[in-house]
Amino acid sequence: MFIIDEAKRQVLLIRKKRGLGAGKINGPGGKMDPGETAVECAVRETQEELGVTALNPEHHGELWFQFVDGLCMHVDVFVASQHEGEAVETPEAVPLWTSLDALPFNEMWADDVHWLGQTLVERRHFIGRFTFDDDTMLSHEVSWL
Ligand SMILES: Nc1nc2c([nH]c(=O)n2[C@H]2C[C@H](O)[C@@H](COP(=O)(O)OP(=O)(O)OP(=O)(O)O)O2)c(=O)[nH]1
Repeated sequence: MFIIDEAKRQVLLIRKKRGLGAGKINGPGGKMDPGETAVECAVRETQEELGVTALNPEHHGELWFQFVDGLCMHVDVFVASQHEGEAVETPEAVPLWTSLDALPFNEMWADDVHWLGQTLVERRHFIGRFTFDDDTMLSHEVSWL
């Protein structure tokens, strides 16, 4: 989930403290609970990780990851221009309000540079397919819709 403050031209990112991608900067998110939709999951994970409620999230993309060890992952990307609450640090994440003009790609997953800027600034929709060997991206392919 990427929450944007349009007036300040900032996006609410996290420094993830534990789990897959610990230490990296990312949007808040996580795995779906049984019976939950993708958007319900993204809103819940954002509440759990930052204490903030995203309002009117819009689906902007799909990420498909294939890892060489066999792990396969599908991630839905949402963008919300409104929210309720102030972001706070939790056991899972440190909040980082970040300028849209200075996204910290060198501290993010390697694929993010291929879709995040266009998604947040130009509000484009996409499907991305990536292969990874652990942290190393082996291939990338993004279709803009
Ligand atoms: N931006 C971006 N996010 C990614 C990439 N790969 C990747 O797993 N993610 C996201 C999807 C998830 O939100 C998170 C991975 O965490 P996860 O689903 O294993 O679970 P978690 O530890 O955060 O969560 P949970 O136990 O709270 O459900 O990172 C990537 O390449 N780019």
